[in-house]
Amino acid sequence: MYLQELQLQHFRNYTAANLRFGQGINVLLGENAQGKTNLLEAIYVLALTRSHRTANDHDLVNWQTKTAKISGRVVKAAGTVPLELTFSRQGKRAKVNHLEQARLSQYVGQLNVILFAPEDLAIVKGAPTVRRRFMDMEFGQMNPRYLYNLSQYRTLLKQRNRYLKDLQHKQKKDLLFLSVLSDQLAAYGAEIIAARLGMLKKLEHWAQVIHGEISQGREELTFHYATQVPDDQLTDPQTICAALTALYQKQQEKELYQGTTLVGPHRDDLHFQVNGKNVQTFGSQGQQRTTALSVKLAEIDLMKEETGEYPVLLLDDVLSELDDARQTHLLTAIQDKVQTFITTTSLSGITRQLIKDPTIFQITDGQVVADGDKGSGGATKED
Ligand SMILES: Nc1ncnc2c1ncn2[C@@H]1O[C@H](COP(=O)(O)OP(=O)(O)OP(=O)(O)O)[C@@H](O)[C@H]1O
Repeated sequence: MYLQELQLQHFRNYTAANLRFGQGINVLLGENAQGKTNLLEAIYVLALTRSHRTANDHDLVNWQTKTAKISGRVVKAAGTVPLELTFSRQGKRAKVNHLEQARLSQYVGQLNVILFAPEDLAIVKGAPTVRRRFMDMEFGQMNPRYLYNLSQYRTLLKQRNRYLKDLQHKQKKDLLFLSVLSDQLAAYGAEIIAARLGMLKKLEHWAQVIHGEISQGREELTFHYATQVPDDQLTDPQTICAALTALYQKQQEKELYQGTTLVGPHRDDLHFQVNGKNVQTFGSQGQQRTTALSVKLAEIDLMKEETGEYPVLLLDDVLSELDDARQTHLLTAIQDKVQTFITTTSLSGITRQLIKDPTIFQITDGQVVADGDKGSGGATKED
């Protein structure tokens, strides 16, 4: 799939923009703070309805106004799909084919994107939340059921945590209600864990192939899903659900004391191992970078396998963070098959001979000018 057109109205520092992109590599070129990442973010938001940079949708709306709109046309094997998102004080509205979608989980998945930013190099080294977020964002795009289970789980988790706090402060006494909440939470939690395990197995396969290529066969990458559910019970959702319920019972006193839920997918983690050793603890910087790159590139193959289409790749200032060999690997892997957007302040840091026929967009203060006549991109800025 590829994003053919993008229109922005009052999104971040863009007053109005109307852009047409190339199917291959699109370079978003500009000085600092001109709007390159904002443009990449707009594509990300168009795909996922939420930003990777802020949890507050209102940040996306231009400071001078109250409503922002992003719309675009996605070209897929089955045809062209118009998408539209509006952000206002009343919330967000999402349209597919000009029809409003009641649930955002019905909208997500129309445009699949993979974002690779310097922070993603921290997927190995960073906190567990980074890896959980990674799993949720990627698997949610490929699987609407996963997204639905996740939103139910989050709602129940909040409710259960609030109830645990009430019990802790003796404002409530009913332990039976706690067990009702535990059973419901365990059911959704088990679906999430089972789905993660299934997707991780496939992702691991692709990441192993890529990591093997980059390390020239010297290293073998493996994944380990870290959870309190015992290994021998990590099978089907029913077994995982029973294991979670048993863990809630076992840890009830501790949870009441701390006033929070201590078990479940919101506490799990993902460990990467190279030749059997945890890369986070024992890996060199180079191994950590190779692992992050392999995992990111593996997502492209996984999405193709799951959805039948290659996703759109968003590279936010990431090429300059990679050495020549890893840059070459990345650009060779995506060439001719994945529509890619690259933000950069200068073309000199990019191995240009590897980028065939790029479409270049010059970005200055929220205005975009396409290089030559290829992209026919253009933008206007209202006064
Ligand atoms: N809601 C908003 N309304 C108006 N302007 C905004 C809004 N949010 C952010 N900006 C402005 O957008 C500008 C560009 O930000 P962006 O992150 O896209 O820069 P960039 O071109 O990627 O720069 P860098 O190379 O430094 O990462 C910033 O100056 C910021 O103040």
